[in-house]
Amino acid sequence: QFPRRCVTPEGLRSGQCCPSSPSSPSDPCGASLGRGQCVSIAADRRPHGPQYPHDGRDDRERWPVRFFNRTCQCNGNFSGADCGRCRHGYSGPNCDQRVTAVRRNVMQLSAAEKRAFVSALDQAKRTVHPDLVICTRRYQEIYGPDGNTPQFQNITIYNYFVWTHYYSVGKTYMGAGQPSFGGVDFSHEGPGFVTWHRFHLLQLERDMQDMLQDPTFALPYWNFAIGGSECDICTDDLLGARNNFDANGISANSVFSQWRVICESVDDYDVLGTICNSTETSPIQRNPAGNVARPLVQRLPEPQDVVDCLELNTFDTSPFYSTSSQSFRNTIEGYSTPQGNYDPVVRSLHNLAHLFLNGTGGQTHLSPNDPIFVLLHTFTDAIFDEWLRRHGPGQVVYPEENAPIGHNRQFNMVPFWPPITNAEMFVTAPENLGYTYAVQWPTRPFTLSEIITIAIVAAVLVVAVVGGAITCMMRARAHRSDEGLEPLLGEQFRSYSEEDRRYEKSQSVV
Ligand SMILES: O=C1C=c2cc(C(=O)O)[nH]c2=CC1=O
Repeated sequence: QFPRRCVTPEGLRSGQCCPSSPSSPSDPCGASLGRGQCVSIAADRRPHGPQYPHDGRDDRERWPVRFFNRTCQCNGNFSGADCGRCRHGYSGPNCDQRVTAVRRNVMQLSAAEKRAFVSALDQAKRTVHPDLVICTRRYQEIYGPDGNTPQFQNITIYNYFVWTHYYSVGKTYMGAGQPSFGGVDFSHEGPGFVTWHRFHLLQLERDMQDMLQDPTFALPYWNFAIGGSECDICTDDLLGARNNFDANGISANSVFSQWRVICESVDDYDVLGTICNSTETSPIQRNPAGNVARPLVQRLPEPQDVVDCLELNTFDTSPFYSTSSQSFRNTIEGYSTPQGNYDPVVRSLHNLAHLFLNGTGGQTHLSPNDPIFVLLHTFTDAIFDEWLRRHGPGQVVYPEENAPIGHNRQFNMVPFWPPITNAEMFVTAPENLGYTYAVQWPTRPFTLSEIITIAIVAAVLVVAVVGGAITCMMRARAHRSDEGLEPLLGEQFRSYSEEDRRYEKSQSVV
């Protein structure tokens, strides 16, 4: 959420978070090197939708101005809290070398690549984030009991990924003894669903690239649209098989059976007005296809569902919410049928894949604790990128106002730092964000009327070609008969007669 260097009592009181990079001390934002400058934060003031009627009560409104109102604005390809890093897709000391991370199907990685990926995730679960810390209290209590002890904590790279999701979906605290308000979600049920999760993954990928010192490290994806009731990536060489002794647990042969979740006590946070911290508690729970109370979520999405949702032409439709119909965003998110019809009982695509997991990965405040989340969301993001590529929509199709709070085009996504808007993620990935997907997209089978049309066109073409060939042959034959010669026989006839003449001549000399 915020750089460790900024959350001192003085830093918080100044409202300014413009640190210097370790390679250029006493040089906020690397200004003397031309990398960036400290500027005021422009936070979206356009109206949000009616779902949130409690303006003024939540630290996440007009993010991040409750905490900081000045940040580094980086030039060119420089980026990061102190402009000491490169924009996604660039590397090198001057950030002028292009790099592209290729996100591949996790099932198609070699055995060594699978081991490397699992081990990288496990390292991220245990490595303290080098730059960022999380708040453990609302802003009202951020200076601590003595007024001088900022309430922030270190957190590991992977747990930071979990925490940011939790913080974005939490309820609004309405005061002691009041029920918290749940009609708010800064990363789901709105157009920002695709842009928020895109940045969420990019941040993890970048943190892991830095941790591994490998700028080409890429998160793989799980093609969850395979139908059926088998979790194909739930094996011990990947995300962990089912535990033979506990249907809700992960096999002891998988390192993920050792992982412990954070942010489990959501009721306590809501009642006490506290915020999840970095304390790890229970093991991951997972029981794929095991939700007997909801048979509709015992199956994975079908390949055809992806084909159908990619054909929806409109990015999002009013009210830009989980009730939107004929909206690509609400369809990929999974609140409508794959053809785009909103139906409150339907769960499809992304939502269906979450609910199929039936455990930690199916509960929004906890789901990234199960690392399947990463692979489920890279595939969701691949579909979003394919939709952007096919429909080439431009930013104008992303709603500028009246989307649910947090989801307007120019809103800074909660709780990322430095501030980044939804609009900045509404671009094609290979050209703008330095990563690409290696995916073979399923194709739509032909409809009956298309088959009939193709057959008619093919028949017409055959008739035309064969008819044309016959006509040409007949014309050629007629032309040659006009000259009185049968061409092949004529050639032979001329050559034999000349030879015969030469032979006869030689015989007469003798
Ligand atoms: O983690 C998530 C869990 C979800 C469950 C649903 C649902 O449709 O009930 N949706 C979810 C989104 C998540 O991100």
